[in-house]
Amino acid sequence: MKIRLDSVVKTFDTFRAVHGVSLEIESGELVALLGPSGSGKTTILRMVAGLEFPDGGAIYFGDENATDIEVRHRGVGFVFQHYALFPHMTVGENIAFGMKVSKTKRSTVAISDRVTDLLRLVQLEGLQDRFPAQISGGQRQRVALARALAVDPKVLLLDEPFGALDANVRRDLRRWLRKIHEELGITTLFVTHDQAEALDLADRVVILDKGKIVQTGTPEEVCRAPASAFVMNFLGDANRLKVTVSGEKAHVQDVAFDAPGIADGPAELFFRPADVTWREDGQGIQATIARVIDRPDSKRVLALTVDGQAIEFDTAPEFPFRADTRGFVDIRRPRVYPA
Ligand SMILES: Nc1ncnc2c1ncn2[C@@H]1O[C@H](COP(=O)(O)OP(=O)(O)OP(=O)(O)O)[C@@H](O)[C@H]1O
Repeated sequence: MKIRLDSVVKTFDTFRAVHGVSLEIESGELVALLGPSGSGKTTILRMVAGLEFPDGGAIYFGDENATDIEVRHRGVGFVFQHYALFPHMTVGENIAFGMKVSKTKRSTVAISDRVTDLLRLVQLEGLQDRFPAQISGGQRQRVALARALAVDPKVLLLDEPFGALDANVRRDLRRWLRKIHEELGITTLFVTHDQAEALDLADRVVILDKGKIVQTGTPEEVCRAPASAFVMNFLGDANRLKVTVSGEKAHVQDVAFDAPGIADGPAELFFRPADVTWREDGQGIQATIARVIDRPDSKRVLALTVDGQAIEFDTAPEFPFRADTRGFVDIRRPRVYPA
């Protein structure tokens, strides 16, 4: 099922949480809505679900204008971070619940077969008679997904489903969710504020800031070509140096970087800590090492340019230099944005 948002606006009292968002999610696509807290991700998801209604614009499911259709008639499945399972029902009963109350009548045998299939799909065979309190948080979210899938939703909506789980479990679950998505191909909208989660999982990432889309693209597109300083910063660690642009070149000391399309005047040069090579001589920005921090698989080096701007970069654990060493910072893949 293809979903289309056309200039959707949502205002709470006088506060505009969503400012004219337009977005197409192709049938079978997994799209992540990514943005900082308060950027409007959950509000957009709730409007697609029919739990909240826009005060401007429209939402289409396929060719049908679904803007005012109620939640129970939209054919959507949800998993929320805190959408608790029914504690007094077993895992199997939780998964069966939607099928039992659905308009589509199913026989007891059909429901039981479907529960068995779904337990296999979410890799929880054998746990069907446990109660939610008797399984782990990660297992509970897998049951929640099975419950959402039980009624064959046309669209799956996931709001930080792994948000409450620890980092290793989250990583395993998102890889697992991606596999399930590939198997079932249900159009899926996934809300997260975790960049790694969005980049790992999604076919396309939609980045939001203050209720507006600031960039949409594949993980590769948003990583390799962030559209603004905000996206560059939000997607990961970034160094930021003040520069002056003239004739589409950004100048730092006597080093010039390409700055296509950037007007003359003050600007900012961004680059990732992984995109730096330290040189003892030769090309690069002159700097002095201020501190070296050990990490399990690398060293993080803090350096200062001659005009006192801070640069951080990552090196191999064998990096031999210490504080007060002078040298040159050679930068790959720099990006220049207006100041
Ligand atoms: N029912 C409501 N009444 C008033 N303001 C609301 C309501 N729901 C959301 N907001 C406001 O709208 C803005 C967007 O909220 P939303 O929950 O969509 O953001 P989010 O990007 O999902 O954030 P988070 O990652 O923290 O969940 C926030 O400033 C929030 O305070």
